[in-house]
Amino acid sequence: MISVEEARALVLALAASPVPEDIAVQDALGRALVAPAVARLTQPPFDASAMDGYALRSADLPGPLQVIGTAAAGVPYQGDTPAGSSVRIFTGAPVPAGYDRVVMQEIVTRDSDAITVADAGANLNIRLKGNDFSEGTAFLPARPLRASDLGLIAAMNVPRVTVARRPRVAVLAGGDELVPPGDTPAPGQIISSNDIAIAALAREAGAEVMVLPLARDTEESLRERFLQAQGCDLIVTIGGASVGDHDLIAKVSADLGMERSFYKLAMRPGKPLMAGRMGAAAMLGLPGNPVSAIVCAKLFMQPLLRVMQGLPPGSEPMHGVLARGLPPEGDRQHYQRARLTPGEMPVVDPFGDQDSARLWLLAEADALLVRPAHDPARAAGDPVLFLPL
Ligand SMILES: Nc1nc2c(c(=O)[nH]1)N[C@H]1C(S)=C(S)[C@@H](COP(=O)(O)OP(=O)(O)OC[C@H]3O[C@@H](n4cnc5c(N)ncnc54)[C@H](O)[C@@H]3O)O[C@H]1N2
Ligand code: MOO
Repeated sequence: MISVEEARALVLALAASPVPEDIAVQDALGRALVAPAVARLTQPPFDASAMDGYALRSADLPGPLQVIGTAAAGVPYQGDTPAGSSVRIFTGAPVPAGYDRVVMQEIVTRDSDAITVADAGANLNIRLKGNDFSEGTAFLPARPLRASDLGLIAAMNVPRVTVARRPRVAVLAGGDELVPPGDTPAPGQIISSNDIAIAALAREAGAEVMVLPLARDTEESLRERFLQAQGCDLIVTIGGASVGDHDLIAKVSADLGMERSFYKLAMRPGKPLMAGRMGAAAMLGLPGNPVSAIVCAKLFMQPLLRVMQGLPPGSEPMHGVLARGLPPEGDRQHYQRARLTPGEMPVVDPFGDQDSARLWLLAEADALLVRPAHDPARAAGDPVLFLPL
């Protein structure tokens, strides 16, 4: 069995280069830029007032100063600015040439057309031209675009951006025991939940997802589903990965020409994970136990989808300390559902029960404690790694 690190490298190697796509900036939330957005203007384009008040010369203080005009956002003051003068100004308006300060109106005493300022304070209240960004500045964050990034790109006067096309993912779950949520399960049947969770994890990582109808436990049904997945960038199967008589994914995918990168790794949960290439698409075969499927999707599927969009893989572990002592680990790297007490050094407290079929425990967990294979017994307070959930 290969290690988690080896498996991760093999999975990431399945990513094809991102496919560029030109879209409107307002549609780019969560998307990955593949070419920089380049500012088409300087911001602010002029020295701008940061306050409602009066623009004036510091050397003329404390006044009295004559108010000789008004400058508003969008309506600059165009006249002269002789010594001893001031201009009524509003936030965002260009500061008239010759003045070096804006005084907030709250600290100004006005008498008819004259103002005096007893104590103007230290702040000049002027946003200098270009203090945010300059024309020609390039913006290319190594993460999905946030709402504030869209505002920045729009302010740069860039109406369209080049992003990675969303990877197209087909989610293929199956098993004779499964019915969709809302159906009434017959004796021996359960509700199919993995396809819903895995599709959501794929969307969270930027993918466009097609969830195929549940497959039956026959080679024919699986073959049909694989054919429906044609044209996708990534096929994610769930279940049927193990060694039982009904675990047909390995056989059917191999029959259809799957070039396997690996099958099985030293990981708990998630041992029967499989990965490879089917034609132009990457393929991940997730184990069927719900927690195993979700943990594998977080560790392998989401990083692969990010790399397909030209982003760093992410899902890097963080540092914490153990809440209590733990026995030695076996021969697989163990991802344990845990509660997290935040702090400068977060405290990680793994649950006693780590059953890989218990979704409820995953819902109660804040983190996955990462314990390397063959980790010796640990004491409370020992440093550990964890993945936040
Ligand atoms: N003899 C062995 N048996 C098993 C081994 C082993 O090494 N030798 N490995 C175990 C491990 S570890 C795991 S994980 C599971 C993985 O099995 P499969 O990937 O073949 O998954 P299934 O058998 O199809 O299902 C396992 C379990 O999960 C439920 N399931 C499947 N799909 C869904 C879904 N879409 N929604 C909700 N639940 C689903 C399924 O009903 C089973 O209960 O194998 C162990 N066995
Ligand atoms: O290792 Mo399997 O993936 O329990 O649960």
